[in-house]
Amino acid sequence: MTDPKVIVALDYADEAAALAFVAKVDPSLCRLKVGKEMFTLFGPQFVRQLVGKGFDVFLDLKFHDIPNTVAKAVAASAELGVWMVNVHASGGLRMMEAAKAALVPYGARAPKLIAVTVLTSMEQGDLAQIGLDLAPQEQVLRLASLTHQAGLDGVVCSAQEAQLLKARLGAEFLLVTPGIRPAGSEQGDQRRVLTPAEAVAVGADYLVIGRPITQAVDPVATLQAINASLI
Ligand SMILES: O=C(O)c1cc(=O)[nH]c(=O)n1[C@@H]1O[C@H](COP(=O)(O)O)[C@@H](O)[C@H]1O
Repeated sequence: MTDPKVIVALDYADEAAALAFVAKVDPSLCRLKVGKEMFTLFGPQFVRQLVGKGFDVFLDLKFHDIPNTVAKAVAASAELGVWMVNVHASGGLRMMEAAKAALVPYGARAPKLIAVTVLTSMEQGDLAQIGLDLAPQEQVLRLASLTHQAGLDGVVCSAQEAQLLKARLGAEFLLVTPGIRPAGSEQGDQRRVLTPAEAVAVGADYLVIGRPITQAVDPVATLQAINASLI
């Protein structure tokens, strides 16, 4: 597999445990995601270490701030040599345009820039609580369309919205989908879920998978089984 679809979410509280997993896989098997937990604990040096091992790293810090601040944070991410970085689409069009402009100086070395639409842990009732009286997929389409307008590379969404977004925004617009649960695995806090094979079948470009792999008895065998289910 030269272009792995699975991005393993390295959500470990223990750096040694994360590196023990990383030592058993290689960049042809999966990409790696560093999120808020590990970045807060272990910082940019941890990210540089994974990049140095040859992995495509998705730095998932979901920036959401005023345009100037987000632009600077996205440029700082590019300095780390990551493959992908994200912002919250709800930060708005000007914020996303500023983030994109900040990557222009990096040319071909620039990370892919994507925007989070509606978190996969949210369902209609959660949206109602924050004043959004619509179905998750309507809000996802609205934010994904804004992201497309801003010229970003794609969005984070649930695989449940993949078919709709590919039809409306085109095949090239990347869909990165967390909320992936192999049959029989625990849903936990996720709400809008699909299995790995279902997600790919409906058009997801990359699957973000954390606990089903990292908390498995044999994480590497679980990753390999998921990869095999995608062929
Ligand atoms: O941006 C993300 O990666 C993300 C967006 C989203 O809507 N939902 C979501 O679960 N994520 C991340 O994807 C990972 C999912 O992990 P698991 O639920 O353990 O598979 C976590 O690291 C989340 O922070």
